Amino acid sequence: MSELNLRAERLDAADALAPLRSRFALDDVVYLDGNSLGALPAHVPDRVADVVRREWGELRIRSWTESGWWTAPERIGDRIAPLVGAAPGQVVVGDSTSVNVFKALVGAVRLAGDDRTEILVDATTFPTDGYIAESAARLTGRTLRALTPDEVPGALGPRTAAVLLNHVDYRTGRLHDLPALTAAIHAAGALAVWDLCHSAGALPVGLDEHGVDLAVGCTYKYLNGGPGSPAFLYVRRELQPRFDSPLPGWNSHAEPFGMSPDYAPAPGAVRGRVGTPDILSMLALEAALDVWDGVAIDAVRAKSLALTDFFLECVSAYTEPGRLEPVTPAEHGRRGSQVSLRCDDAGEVMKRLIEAGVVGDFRQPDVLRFGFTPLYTTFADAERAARILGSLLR
Ligand SMILES: Cc1ncc(COP(=O)(O)O)c(C=O)c1O
Ligand SMILES: Nc1c(O)cccc1C(=O)C[C@H](N)C(=O)O
Repeated sequence: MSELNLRAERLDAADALAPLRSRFALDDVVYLDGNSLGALPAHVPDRVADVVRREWGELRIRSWTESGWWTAPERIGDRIAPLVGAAPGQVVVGDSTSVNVFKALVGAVRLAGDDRTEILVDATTFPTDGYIAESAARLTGRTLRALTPDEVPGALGPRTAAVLLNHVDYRTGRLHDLPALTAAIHAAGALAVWDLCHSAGALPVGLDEHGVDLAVGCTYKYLNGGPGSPAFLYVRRELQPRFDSPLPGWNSHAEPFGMSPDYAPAPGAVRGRVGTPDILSMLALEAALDVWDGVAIDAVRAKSLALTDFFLECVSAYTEPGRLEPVTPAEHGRRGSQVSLRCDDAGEVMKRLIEAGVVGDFRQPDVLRFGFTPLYTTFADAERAARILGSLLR
């Protein structure tokens, strides 16, 4: 056994989160793609079967009240809230991330007022945010400027309405400075909208602590909610009474069953709802969140950094120098929960790696991406992935 093998064994033996892995349905594959689709928590299929057979099959329409279907979006929002540093009553679950980006960004522009005529968006963003921002700008009559998060402080001014940023860059894994950027945006009198897709469930976010205005995130990555599970929307409590949703569906009405032709928004997080919630996906997500019971996000972050440090060390030990170039910052304060490595023929290399039982993903144009989900990834996984990658590249 190599020294790195032994180290992995020791690290796993000392890992307080190691028992959590048994809460997931996993096999011998080294699964490093939880930043695209989180693994299945083992108890979720039974819960989904119960929702389908009993709640839908037997209780039918009664389940909207008796099984708590109607209030699921805000109830599940309150389960996610502590993981992103939000007090209860500010997070609601529903719709896709893209739809919530639209609600949050248009809502932010409306909150900013008519004299603020420009929206700033992260030029390196996951594409959907950029597309939605472009449409939001056209619809609200604002101009849109795309620039890197580093350029944001220098671009802020009295015309800035809102800034849409990613907490962790999906391609590079770089963690952006949410507290400092939010403070700079506020100093310019603008609103900060954060996309937390790659940080929710991976690291502490501190939404309330840092005064974030609005935020969105998906639940199918580090929150393991399942393919297409509904996203979440955070609207800071003080802004809720003035939050004017661009999608004011009947589920966000103060009295939805009043069936009034006039719209009157509900108070609180409910104002972020739109139409009938996707109950099957939503209740699968709710069950999936049980794996977080008793888990502190700080402990998850500590393990994430230890795993990614160890993986990087193994990669450099097992790979010929110059073959791979780490793209993810080495500095802990700037690293999310993934490691991205630039590599010639990255698409082909990832294909062969997956065939060899190590699942990461390839991102254009030349990035091998490995996501580390501390709830179920082991140090032995990290060592094995790096060893197989090194042997494929030789
Ligand atoms: C940063 C970011 N935003 C948004 C999305 C996706 O949005 P949606 O859930 O609407 O597909 C992803 C990944 O798919 C993402 O990585
Ligand atoms: N949402 C996804 C999907 O529906 C299919 C495949 C991948 C995804 C992803 O989440 C991709 C992911 N946001 C990324 O960072 O690349």
